[in-house]
Amino acid sequence: MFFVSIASQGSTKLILQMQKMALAGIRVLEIAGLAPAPFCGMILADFGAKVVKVDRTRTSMTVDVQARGKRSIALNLKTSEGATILKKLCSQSDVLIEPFRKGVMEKLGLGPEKILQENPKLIYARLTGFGQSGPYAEAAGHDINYLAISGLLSKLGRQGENPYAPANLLADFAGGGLLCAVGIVMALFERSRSDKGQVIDANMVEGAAYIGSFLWKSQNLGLWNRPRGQNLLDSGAPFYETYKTSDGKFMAVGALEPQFYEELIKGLQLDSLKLPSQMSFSDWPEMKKIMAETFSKKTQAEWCKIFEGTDACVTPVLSLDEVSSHPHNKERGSFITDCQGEISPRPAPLLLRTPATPSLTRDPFIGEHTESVLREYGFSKEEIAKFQAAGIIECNRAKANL
Ligand SMILES: C[C@H](CCC[C@H](C)C(=O)SCCNC(=O)CCNC(=O)[C@H](O)C(C)(C)COP(=O)(O)OP(=O)(O)OC[C@H]1O[C@@H](n2cnc3c(N)ncnc32)[C@H](O)[C@@H]1OP(=O)(O)O)[C@H]1CC[C@H]2[C@@H]3[C@H](O)C[C@@H]4C[C@H](O)CC[C@]4(C)[C@H]3C[C@H](O)[C@]12C
Repeated sequence: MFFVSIASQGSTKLILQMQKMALAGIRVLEIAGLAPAPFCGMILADFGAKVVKVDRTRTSMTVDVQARGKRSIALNLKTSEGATILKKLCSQSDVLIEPFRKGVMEKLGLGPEKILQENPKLIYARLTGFGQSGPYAEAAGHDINYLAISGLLSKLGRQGENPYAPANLLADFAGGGLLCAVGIVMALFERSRSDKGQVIDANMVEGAAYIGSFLWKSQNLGLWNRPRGQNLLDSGAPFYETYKTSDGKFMAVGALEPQFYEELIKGLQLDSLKLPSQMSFSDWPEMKKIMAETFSKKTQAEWCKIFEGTDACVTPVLSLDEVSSHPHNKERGSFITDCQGEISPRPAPLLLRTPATPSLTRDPFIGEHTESVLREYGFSKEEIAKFQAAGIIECNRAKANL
């Protein structure tokens, strides 16, 4: 983002300055992985870091949908030359993100001991499912498995139903990608004092558990001591629930505090004198039936009108197609549209002086920037041609021109 500042010292000077995003100047290498590591890299890129994604060679199609603002190089790490290239890139970078299970980087000769020896200032972020030690460290797994081992999954789901994983949001993205990015930023901050890098053992079991700290810490409050799906915040309570409307849409109700609950009852036009008290657990199933019946009588738009401007904590459940045009999100510009017309969430949080300025151009093709990145990191044209001829790298310039 550019802004103009005018300095007057006899004559008026027009100075064009590049506004610095929070992570401007930070060089990140992200080895291509499934979902959490790409998200981590995207956060860093959104906030201004220069992120280079290290893709595999001989992969024509990418399934990475989180490559926003990154450049891609295609590098065969299973060749000694490929590993040497990565080492050289690491020696000039601030951060390396690796997405494999324990031992894979060591097998490639790219473990942290070796890499940090050459660049002791590097932040070497390892984003795994189970961490770098323990009996599961080398096992394959996905979000649902990490969530299960974290303990959180046992708490998620409706009464009488099996535990339910909310897409792959909790372990992969919250406990994995996001916390890994937090770790990287903290390590960068610490490096500014110590001048030293470090290894980050980010993993989704512990990350998800940490995200769920409230569940552990609030057990003594009596919030979670009933079976799954019968508690205050896990779809047990009638006033913390979703309800279907007459047009097949849904409303979300979060009227926890008594004063807000009162407004909910008022909006639903129920007679509070004829209802059990809000916290009568045994009456919750019956209360849910009454509320479900009531909500089913009007459309979502009608309920929105009724609850608009109240503190009843009732909101429409919006679809992904609807969010960007909702008046609240629209006014704040909470969603962005890229050059291909795709809508996605604006990076959060909003740093008011140095906001993230996400790239709106298309994602890179695999290997689109191999040549330019290697040149930037000091490889000669001749070396690049040699690597390319030997299949150690791929430069996909043709696709870049499409
Ligand atoms: C969208 C789907 C993904 C959903 C996310 C899912 C729910 C998750 O939970 S993601 C989190 C997964 N876990 C982790 O990230 C934790 C840490 N990582 C791991 O534990 C493992 O990496 C692993 C278990 C995730 C994968 O194990 P794997 O054995 O495959 O890998 P590693 O042991 O880590 O080793 C990697 C090997 O590769 C070598 N390597 C790596 N880079 C290079 C390189 N540049 N050069 C050379 N070699 C390289 C490395 O050395 C290792 O080698 P060795 O093994 O010899 O040591 C998507 C999930 C599945 C997708 C679908 C699927 O792919 C089929 C279709 C494909 C098609 O193209 C598109 C449609 C698909 C249907 C596709 C669609 C979606 O993308 C998926 C459903």
